[in-house]
Amino acid sequence: MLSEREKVVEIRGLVKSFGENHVLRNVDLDLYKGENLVVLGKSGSGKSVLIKLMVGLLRQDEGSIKIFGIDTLKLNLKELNKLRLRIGFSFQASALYDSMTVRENLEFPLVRNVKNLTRKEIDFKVEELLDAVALPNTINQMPSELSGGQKKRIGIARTLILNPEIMLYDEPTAGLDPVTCIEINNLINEVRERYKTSSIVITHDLTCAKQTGDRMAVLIKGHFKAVGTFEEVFEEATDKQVKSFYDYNFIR
Ligand SMILES: Nc1ncnc2c1ncn2[C@@H]1O[C@H](COP(=O)(O)OP(=O)(O)OP(=O)(O)O)[C@@H](O)[C@H]1O
Repeated sequence: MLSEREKVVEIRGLVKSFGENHVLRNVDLDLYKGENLVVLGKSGSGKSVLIKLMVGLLRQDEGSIKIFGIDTLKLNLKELNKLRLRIGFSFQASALYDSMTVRENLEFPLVRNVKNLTRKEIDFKVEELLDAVALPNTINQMPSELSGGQKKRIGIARTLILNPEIMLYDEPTAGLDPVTCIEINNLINEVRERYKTSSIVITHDLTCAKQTGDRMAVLIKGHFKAVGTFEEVFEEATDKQVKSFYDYNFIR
């Protein structure tokens, strides 16, 4: 039962406004250890703001965010940076450095954050991660030589290189063709199995949601309107806004 499992994230009564723009009005959300939780919502609904609040890039007006039981508001910058290392953020645009090879892109966070690694240890880790994303032959390539789907995979590998316990995927399938989308969805599920991560997947893509999510949470007008399995939230939806989100977005 989910309710008996350990919570890695616990958000209560979260409120965030920018002037008169009341983005998050009263958000409660739990992420359980080992689950993939999908956060859905239309453009501008506050999904990125929620993630930025979680990693301390923005400060909430009210409410609390506990990550691994730690209240993020109580942390100083040094403690926050330490906590951030336990959270991997896979950006929408992959965010690879164009002037670096795949190897250098992967090494970068490792060398920056883990002291005294030997060349052999770095090589081992880079090769392990390229193997995990099924792209071992790209090691000496430049990002400009990779397809959109390959860039996403390398971006995910780079995020995983610091062994995060929580993965945040921001629109992992945006801009990809349907077959590549399915490959990325499979990779998200493989990452969970292999690295025992707990993940939040932010998406508009209902196919991605269905394939990767144990639970869905639909953000509408500053609240989570529905939280549950795909079937509970969408196929049995009674709420008008949730139903219309489903009707407009689902690719049949
Ligand atoms: N730093 C900021 N200052 C002012 N307003 C902001 C800031 N960050 C976000 N917003 C506003 O908060 C709202 C939610 O933005 P957010 O980026 O979270 O949407 P989103 O759900 O992630 O959208 P998308 O799916 O298009 O990425 C928007 O109205 C946006 O203009």
